[in-house]
Amino acid sequence: MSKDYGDMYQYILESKKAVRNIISNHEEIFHDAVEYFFEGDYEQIYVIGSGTSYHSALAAKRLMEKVLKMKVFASYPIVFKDEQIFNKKTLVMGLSHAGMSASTIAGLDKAKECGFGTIAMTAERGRPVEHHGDVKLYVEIGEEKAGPKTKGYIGSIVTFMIFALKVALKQGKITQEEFEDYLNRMQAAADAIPDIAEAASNWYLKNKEDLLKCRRLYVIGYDNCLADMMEGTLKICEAVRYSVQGFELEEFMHGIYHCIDKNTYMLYVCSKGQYYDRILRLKRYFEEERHSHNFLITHEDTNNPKDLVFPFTDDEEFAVLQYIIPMQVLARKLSLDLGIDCNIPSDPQFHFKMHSYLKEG
Ligand SMILES: N[C@@H]1[C@@H](O)[C@H](O)[C@@H](COP(=O)(O)O)O[C@@H]1O
Repeated sequence: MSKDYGDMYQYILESKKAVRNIISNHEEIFHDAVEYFFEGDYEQIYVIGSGTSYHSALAAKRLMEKVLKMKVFASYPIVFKDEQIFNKKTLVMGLSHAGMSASTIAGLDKAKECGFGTIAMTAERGRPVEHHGDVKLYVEIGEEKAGPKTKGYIGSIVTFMIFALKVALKQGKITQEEFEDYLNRMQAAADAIPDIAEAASNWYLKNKEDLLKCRRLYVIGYDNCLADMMEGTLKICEAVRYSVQGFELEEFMHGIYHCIDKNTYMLYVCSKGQYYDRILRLKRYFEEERHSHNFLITHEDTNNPKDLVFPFTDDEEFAVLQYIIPMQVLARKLSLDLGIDCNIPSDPQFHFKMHSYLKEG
């Protein structure tokens, strides 16, 4: 009998419930990790993970730094492992969603060797990564069997954020009132996920014929939603299985523009904020001078069916829980119409062949 991988679209919708669950049960979920934090003396945090886990760390970093008033580095585990100079007062949070990534485990082991604090994080109980931290912190999202993680991305972001909020509250860096306000805003942002998914599905249907011809896609983003741009790029790439590249807006200007032509597809993640007008300027340039296929994800009505328009939140801190959703939906819908079941990895044995997953740890 073939393995059941569930359905990615269903998992996208379940993100709302997952966030509500983590918020409602925060006392229990974070108890051990928060207690552990106060047994140490830290001046900085490294959050390490690969793929979606890395992107969720990047998405949470800003809020973590803000409330903890402490430097937080989001890093690939292998880059962390190979770095030479560290502050001795470092806490390392290693996240592997499936709990088997050899790189995250190697990063946590290096942290232990250096005498740093270690928190092992996973969404799957009983997996090898659990044995490589001094304490465990679970991403409590329930089941997610599909290969490309969606609920896991959202659940991991809020897990990192709530951990930082709880530590900051206990340290007196934020008040109880502020803590609750953060949680309320987080929940409000996540509650909109099913509506965004519906809007994205309608947008996809309107543009399906054009999108189906795409074989080269660039995703552009910036600032508070940079992590969403990176995660969206990975998600679409994992699902449609052709070349999808993502760039930070300003970096994109430095060379990449040379390869944009009328056969190129461009997806612009236009989150509110300081670079909004600049991304529209770039879109206009490509529209007028290169005649590429351009699609905006935006809050502002453009009267253009190519654009996905939704009243995304004004909350810059939690917008990152919303702007990813259209790309998750696009990944799933487009891959289905391309005849790919992206729930199932193209080679379920790949990580074992490459030794990038450990079965035992
Ligand atoms: N294709 C998957 C990615 O989608 C995933 O994000 C990454 C990290 O996985 P984990 O968080 O389980 O360590 O591994 C795989 O390569």
